[in-house]
Amino acid sequence: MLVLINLKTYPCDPIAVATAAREVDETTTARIAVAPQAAHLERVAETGVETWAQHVDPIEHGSNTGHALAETVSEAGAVGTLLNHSERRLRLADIDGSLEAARRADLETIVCANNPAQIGAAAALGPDAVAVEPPKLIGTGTPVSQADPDVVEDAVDAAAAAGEDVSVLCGAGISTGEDVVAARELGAEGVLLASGVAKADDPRAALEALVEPL
Ligand SMILES: O=C(CO)COP(=O)(O)O
Repeated sequence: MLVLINLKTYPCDPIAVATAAREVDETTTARIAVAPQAAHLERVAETGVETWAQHVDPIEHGSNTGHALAETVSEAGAVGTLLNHSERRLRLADIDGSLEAARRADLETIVCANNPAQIGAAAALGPDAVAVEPPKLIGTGTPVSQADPDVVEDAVDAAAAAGEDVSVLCGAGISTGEDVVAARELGAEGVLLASGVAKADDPRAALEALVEPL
């Protein structure tokens, strides 16, 4: 299972979370990765943890003030990028363009979507993975795997129907090992989570508990 911790812009210490994630990663069969803010990518990658960007733009080198260039994200140490997170939504053409930029820079890609119908559309664009995250459950602590298990199973079916080899993650409200196991049982190959670790009093303990039953 991929366990990807999205730090959003939470006021946590990204280096402390990254260091804990790298150390916990060594104790588990799960693959733990961290997605910090762009300005923290390099320092997070230097901890040795698998590092992801939260976003890249559909651009090339050139006159693109304020944008995130895939090549620069890669040079900073990221190995992958989220795209179209519910808090960073893109138009369809921009998702496609950002995927192209990420591929050009050899970044792995996860396209987020709100529901199974969007998952089908996202999967058809050929990312490495898609992540279904119902916005109403994000940050609530109520896990999607429990509150809306159908959404995860339907997302797995929608991705398979798109005919591409795309793995499916789920996210929103995931904070315990039980939630991660439930996600796996629904067909997800990973989880995307944020507040359960980034806002925890002890992020290392939260991470250990997340992967303990795997
Ligand atoms: O948006 C999310 C991860 O990208 C989910 O956030 P929470 O884990 O805080 O619900």
